[in-house]
Amino acid sequence: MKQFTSVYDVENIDELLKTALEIKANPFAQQEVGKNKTIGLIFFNPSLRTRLSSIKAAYNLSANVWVLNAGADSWTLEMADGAVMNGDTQEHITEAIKVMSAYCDVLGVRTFPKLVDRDEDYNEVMFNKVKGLSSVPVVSLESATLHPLQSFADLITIAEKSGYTPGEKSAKKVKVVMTWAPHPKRLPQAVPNSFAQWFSKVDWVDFTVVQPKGYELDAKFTDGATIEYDQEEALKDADFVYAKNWSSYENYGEVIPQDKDWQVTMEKMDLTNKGKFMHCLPVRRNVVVADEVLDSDTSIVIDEATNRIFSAQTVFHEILKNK
Ligand SMILES: CCC[C@H](NC(C)=O)C(=O)O
Ligand SMILES: NC(=O)OP(=O)(O)O
Repeated sequence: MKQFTSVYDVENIDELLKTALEIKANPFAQQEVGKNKTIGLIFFNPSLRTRLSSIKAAYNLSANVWVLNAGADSWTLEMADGAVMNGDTQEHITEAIKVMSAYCDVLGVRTFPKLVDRDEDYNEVMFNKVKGLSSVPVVSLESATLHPLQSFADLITIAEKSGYTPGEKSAKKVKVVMTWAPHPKRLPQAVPNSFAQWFSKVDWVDFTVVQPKGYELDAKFTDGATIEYDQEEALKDADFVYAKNWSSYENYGEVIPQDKDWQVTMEKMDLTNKGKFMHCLPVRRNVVVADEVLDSDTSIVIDEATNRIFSAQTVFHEILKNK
């Protein structure tokens, strides 16, 4: 593996899933791969799970790890090429990334979208600038439009909980429904784009996206998914319900008021096939999902968050094993 920025960097999803399940079963068996190696993590935006699971994954491989909160721990960075830096910015992103990539063997980067200029975000201007400046392989810790480490962890979780074994033909497809849910802020489309990109490609899953009109995701990510607008209808017989808020792609970055309540409640989960509730976290309780769901064994969000260790550890392993 040369980099991990999207599902397209994965040669064979089933093979990678098999490796992840093997690593999870024996998490300290690959320490040769991480020995004397360093994983660098740069965050341009906040994080709990991605930060801590990536550190834990590095430790499991006996790799060293450093973390930098860009702009907070570092000098104030100038992003614009050609800038005359006689203002408040003290260091250009060019030197900063070149230096940081000299201090590690793999570079993880988180760059959220601004949600103002759709072209800028969907061309991944910031993430690709960093990737272009790095002298080592880059791993996405969530970019403007994708979150592959989260999606890979979601795949591991659904495989485990549904009893899917990589390489084996499954008798019945697993029904996975990603549902839009409300949120007081306007959030990126990265998590749902990435989830849709991965699960539209997995042949043992029957994948549906349900959202209000005006919240359709970019079709390049949902190609192959069933698109629905009636949440109750879509949830019927679901085995897994993946809830997430996202702002409008069409009316970029906007929050469109809804007359129906899209919050996931136990009443809605009762429409499913004893379905399990998933969310990448952080989650707004009693806005996105009711306490009664999160606090019941219907929810597997902690198992899902735990699998972030093994999605990261597998990706770092696959990149470092060739170095
Ligand atoms: C993992 C999720 C990160 C981010 N969530 C928030 C609250 O900004 C998002 O929705 O992309
Ligand atoms: N799910 C996830 O990536 O969480 P953080 O934003 O806390 O890293």
